[in-house]
Amino acid sequence: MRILTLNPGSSSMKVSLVEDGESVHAETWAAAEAVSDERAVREAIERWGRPQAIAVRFVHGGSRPGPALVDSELLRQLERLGTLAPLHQPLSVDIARLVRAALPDLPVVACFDTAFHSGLPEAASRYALPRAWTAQNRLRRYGFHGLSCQYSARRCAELLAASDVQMLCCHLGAGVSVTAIRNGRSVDTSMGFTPLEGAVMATRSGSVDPGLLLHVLTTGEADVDSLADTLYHRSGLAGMTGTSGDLREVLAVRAAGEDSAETAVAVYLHRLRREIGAAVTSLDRLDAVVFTGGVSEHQPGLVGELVDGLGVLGLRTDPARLAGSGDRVISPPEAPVTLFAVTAREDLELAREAAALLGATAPA
Ligand SMILES: Nc1ncnc2c1ncn2[C@@H]1O[C@H](COP(=O)(O)OP(=O)(O)O)[C@@H](O)[C@H]1O
Ligand SMILES: CC(=O)OP(=O)(O)O
Ligand SMILES: [Mg+2]
Repeated sequence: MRILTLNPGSSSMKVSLVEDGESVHAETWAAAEAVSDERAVREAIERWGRPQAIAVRFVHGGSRPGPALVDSELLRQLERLGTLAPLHQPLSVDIARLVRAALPDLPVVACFDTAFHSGLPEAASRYALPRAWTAQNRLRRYGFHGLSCQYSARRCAELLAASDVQMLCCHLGAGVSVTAIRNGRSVDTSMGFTPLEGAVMATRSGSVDPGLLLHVLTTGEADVDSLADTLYHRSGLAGMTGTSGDLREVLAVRAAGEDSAETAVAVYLHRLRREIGAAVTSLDRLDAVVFTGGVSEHQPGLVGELVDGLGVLGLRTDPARLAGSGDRVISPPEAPVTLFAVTAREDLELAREAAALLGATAPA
């Protein structure tokens, strides 16, 4: 089946044409407006040929455990989740609407990051809030980067030639998350009710003491709207350095001797190590750690720095392997935990989910 996959991330739009499980054409565009993306999607279809279906990544699917065929009602429901993922969800809704209007005879499938985490154990998904707030099970940890984690878990089992793998998936892109996975199932993850929780990200703060947020609201330093804007767009690496938050830029500024970048990278790595340490406690043993996402792919030196501070967990990198390319082991042969660098292939998961759904729903 030929499936065009659309993956709006917070810093990029990734487009791939997947044919029978393999990507035959792929492009990454810098984050743009949905309208220009729609024009680019049309052009991609003209160049690459017509697909049989389109799969769109939505970071937030609420409680949905798997993909769904897009119709107007579903898009209305997903639009209502927009404030829970403002860097992603509105763009996914817009692009799905635009491609449906432009290509009305093609089925469009929505695939959700949250679905992979829909079976989280209650101890991991529940916030310690009053029962009246949590009784409907809506105000809880949903978790994100699920399509990436699902692919990493599959790839890791394949590379280890093992089933029942207990592993961590560290997705280091513009968004950053750490997920503990047992035999392909998510058992804890650092992102929560929204993709704002957890590690430091390109422009997002990650976790901040809720008391600090209450304080700035109480003193009037911020109101709700400006706080949301600050936490999503003007914090993280960008906020600490005054750069765009893209690690290429942050590391260049650090190399030039800028103190703010030195501190920002130290905070980024420290907080990421804390998330890794916390996630390990949801496993009985640690077989493997997968590093994936744009930063893992393009900044192996930074992955080396990260792992240098994780010796206490038995994690070590091998500099020669780290300097390699493609999906590979990056730990030395004698290390107790196998570390992998894996290219994020959300496109293959999007296509796989769409094909499974359409195969299952096609008329006999
Ligand atoms: N050479 C590179 N090309 C692309 N991204 C890079 C490169 N080096 C580092 N990066 C980092 O990867 C991040 C993008 O990761 P990616 O997973 O593609 O993002 P998104 O969150 O948009 O899906 C950038 O913000 C940047 O920090
Ligand atoms: C959930 C999330 O932050 O995704 P991305 O890293 O693609 O922006
Ligand atoms: Mg991404």
